[in-house]
Amino acid sequence: MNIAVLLSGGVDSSVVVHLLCEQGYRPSLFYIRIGRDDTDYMDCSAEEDLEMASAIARRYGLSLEVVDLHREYWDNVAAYAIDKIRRGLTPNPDVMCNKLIKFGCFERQVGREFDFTATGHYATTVLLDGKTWLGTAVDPIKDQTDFLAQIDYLQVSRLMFPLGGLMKQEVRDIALRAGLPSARRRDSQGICFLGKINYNDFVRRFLGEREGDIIELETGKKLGKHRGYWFHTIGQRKGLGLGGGPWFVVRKDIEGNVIYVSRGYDTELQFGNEFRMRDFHFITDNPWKKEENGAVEVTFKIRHTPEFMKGRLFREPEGYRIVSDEKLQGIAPGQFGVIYDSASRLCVGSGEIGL
Ligand SMILES: Nc1ncnc2c1ncn2[C@@H]1O[C@H](COP(=O)(O)OP(=O)(O)OP(=O)(O)O)[C@@H](O)[C@H]1O
Repeated sequence: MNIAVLLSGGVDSSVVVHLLCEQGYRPSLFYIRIGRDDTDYMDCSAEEDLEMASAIARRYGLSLEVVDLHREYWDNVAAYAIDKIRRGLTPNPDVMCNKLIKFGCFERQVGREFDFTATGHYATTVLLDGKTWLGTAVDPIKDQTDFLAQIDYLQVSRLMFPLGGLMKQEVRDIALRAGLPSARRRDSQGICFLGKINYNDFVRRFLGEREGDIIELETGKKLGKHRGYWFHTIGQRKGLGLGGGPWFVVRKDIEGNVIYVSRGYDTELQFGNEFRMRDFHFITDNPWKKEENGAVEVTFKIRHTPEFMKGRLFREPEGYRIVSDEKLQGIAPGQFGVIYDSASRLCVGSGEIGL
């Protein structure tokens, strides 16, 4: 079996290489290069990553190729993120990076020549009724299925996630026991490249700054100034620079460049119990075709947290709607609503949360 491994130089994908070699495979290793768009050369952390990846390749006597997806990344993922932010939405570049870059461009340029592509994502694949489904990881803290919820069937059916059945600590222990050079490296900050650079700097470069008011929603009182609605997201608590909080961003007026905030942890205003999703995407198939007109009991996430929330999924003419008995904090349009089966075992798909 021909396997390509996406090797980042971090501990997770290094352990993937180790485990596959232990099972007798000789995978081909690929490092994806994405740099800052304002420099032609790589930044230091990327150089260190590549050195680490090379050390792993040498140690196992495997080939390592650098795949340059720099342009593709900036043309697709970064452009998507800026477009959403400009429209006052909260993008999820990690989701798009997986869909378009790691399993999109890479698959078309390289992955398709292999039987499988293996990564260090914490997720599983589950074979059910002859089809491959995306399954959740054993480690709930590390589960990354929410970041994978826009991939398609062709992608999921050719992916391998060798770490999905392990806890992060076990992965570190394997790396230490095997004496891997990356064993003690800290976890990367974000899944995709944008997570590794300063988000505000990135946004400022594209959209600049424009001062606007911060207003208390209940009273209409002006509390302070912000530097552009694009630096703020619904549900945000930190970085507002207001005393006497906690304050939460509960609404944005894009036209007027106004941020509305509300005080207190349990202000009703920052909670909702339903949301709509547009362009809902089923990864493998719609498992609920028979229940098309009724409600389906599901679990879901609207942000990257270990907990799954319970709710009912309704089909509507324009898409899907989730109604939950739980209080949902900071429902941010532009983010993905990620839907799982009621047992939180399968990640069924996702849709962009609408306004
Ligand atoms: N630059 C890259 N080149 C090749 N593969 C990558 C790269 N960045 C990430 N990956 C792949 O995507 C997986 C998930 O990436 P993520 O950024 O979440 O890293 P992680 O969970 O810290 O994993 P790792 O410890 O392997 O970096 C990695 O395990 C690896 O397989």
